[in-house]
Amino acid sequence: MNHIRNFCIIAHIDHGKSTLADRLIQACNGVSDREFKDQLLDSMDIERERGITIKSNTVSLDYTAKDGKKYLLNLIDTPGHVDFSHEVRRSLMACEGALIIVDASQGVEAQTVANLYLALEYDLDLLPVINKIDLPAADIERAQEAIDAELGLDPFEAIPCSAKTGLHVEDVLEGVVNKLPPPQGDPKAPLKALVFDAYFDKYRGVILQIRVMEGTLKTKDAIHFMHGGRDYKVDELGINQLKLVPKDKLSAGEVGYVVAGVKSVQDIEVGDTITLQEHPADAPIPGYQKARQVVFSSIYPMSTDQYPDLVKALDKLAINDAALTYEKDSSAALGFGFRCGFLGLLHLDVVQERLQREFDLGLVISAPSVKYKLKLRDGKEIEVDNPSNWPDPTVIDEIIEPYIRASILTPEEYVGPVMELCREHRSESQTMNYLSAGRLEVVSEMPLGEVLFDFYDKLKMITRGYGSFDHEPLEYRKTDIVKVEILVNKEPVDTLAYLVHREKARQRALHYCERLAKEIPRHQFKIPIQGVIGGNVIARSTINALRKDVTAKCYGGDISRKKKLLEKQKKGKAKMKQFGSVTIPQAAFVAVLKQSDD
Ligand SMILES: Nc1nc2c(ncn2[C@@H]2O[C@H](COP(=O)(O)OP(=O)(O)OP(=O)(O)O)[C@@H](O)[C@H]2O)c(=O)[nH]1
Repeated sequence: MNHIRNFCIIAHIDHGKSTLADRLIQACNGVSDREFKDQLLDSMDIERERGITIKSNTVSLDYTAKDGKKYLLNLIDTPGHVDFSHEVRRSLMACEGALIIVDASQGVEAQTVANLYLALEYDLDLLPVINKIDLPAADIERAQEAIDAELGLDPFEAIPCSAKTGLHVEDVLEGVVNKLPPPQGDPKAPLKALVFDAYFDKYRGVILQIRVMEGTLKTKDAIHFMHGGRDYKVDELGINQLKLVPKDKLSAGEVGYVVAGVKSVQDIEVGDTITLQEHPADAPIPGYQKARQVVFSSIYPMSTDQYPDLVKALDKLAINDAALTYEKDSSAALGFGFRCGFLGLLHLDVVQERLQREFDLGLVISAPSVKYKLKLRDGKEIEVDNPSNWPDPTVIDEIIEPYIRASILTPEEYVGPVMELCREHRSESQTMNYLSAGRLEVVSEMPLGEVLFDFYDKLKMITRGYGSFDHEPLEYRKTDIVKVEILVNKEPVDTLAYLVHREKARQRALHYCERLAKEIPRHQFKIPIQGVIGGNVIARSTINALRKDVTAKCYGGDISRKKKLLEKQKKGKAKMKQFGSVTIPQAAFVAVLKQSDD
């Protein structure tokens, strides 16, 4: 086992994790130039285009070190974004060590720190790497200072390199071999293998990525999932060297894949422990956590006849995305759709984009919401994430909502506006920590619901792109949430209803009313648009009645032009929704809902 190193790379987004992984793979000849695609580990198109890593992938590399010995390096890729922190945890549990990247021109950022804490939680040995030293703005000394002051790691151990040019990448591999520890474990003990990732393959079904902690797993073994309770038989196992290379067995300390007739990733749970049906382990590997959906939103097809396509698309996506939940939902305005649960806003974004791009679906997405917990006057407790399930305010005794601890790193000069931004988003407490080189960390406890809209965009704007943001969940706290309904010509439009803190209800209602007034065409009568809380109007706007026929402005002259105009009107109607006596264009929903809070 001394020749094995299981490690991952952790970094703030964009600091070069994927590029370094590619370079390590190339340096170990894991792949020929012809096979090599940029950012090989990011297998999905969206990841590649947006430059974010979502799904983990693992690769085993053969490396002959300067000491002449041969090593097997298992590089376990981890997603960088906070939405996927449960996946990061899984990956960290499979490793003994981690490379922690610091961008030589940007220094330490919020996610660098957050990931460092996670890695420390799992007792990983850490080796800092200063990347992008080829950039003119690179400042290795400053990066070393930050590694010392902000990460508490030895700056003299840090390896400067350029993942882009390949400079000193060899030193990084030597560091992995010499500074990170080999795995431990007893190959003869009862089997405990951690499932740290799973993906769906069209031809072979679900492929599990596992790390054997104790014992040995062989082909044909009958296995048991200790949390999920399901049983399977191992059809094939092996290691991932960019392609799957079958083996007879995987023993304690080793990382590899397993194919065992699992049909969908929803059937198993990443983080579960596999053991053998015969001579099972007494207890699963500790630290198991379920993926939690924290953001909820309804998805409707733009035109109702696309509903069957949406069903098919979601079923297909879910085969590969165990964190996505969806159940049937319906709206008077938009017909059938799904109420979906996501890990966070980025996850919602990715799912939405995949539905639109891979399945060519036009979608209307309702305003995202968190899950509120309500105590009712009759003593019952319920959870609500969908405005349509919100009870009458008179039966509610108490409401609590999820809070987060947000950590924002910013250059000193923007700290005033950053604190102001937090206060505007109902931050309850704010503390400041001085870091190195004129940078500060603002730690703020605030409702998760407050960062769902435009918090991140605003932060980037007020810090001119220098601010970075990360968060971890806290407990639920008492709150005062109301349901706001939007009435068009006195009829509630269900899709536009939303849950919001009482203080912010009016601001958003005004925004919706004004926006709708712009988007809904004039009718023969006057249309009031109102924002209402339990019968009380808190915002309003009005669409005045149409005075003349549209064709009137043709002065009765050109008949073909008149015809064309009427034709156009008819076509436009196809994309309209009849709502009471008012027709609302689909585009109005999209326009209103895609707008952020204010
Ligand atoms: N100049 C320079 N650019 C680099 C270097 N390493 C990475 N980059 C660039 O930095 C950008 C981000 O690199 P990625 O490897 O995608 O970053 P990442 O950390 O994997 O990002 P996520 O996957 O989103 O977490 C890309 O445009 C890279 O080309 C380097 O050593 N020098």
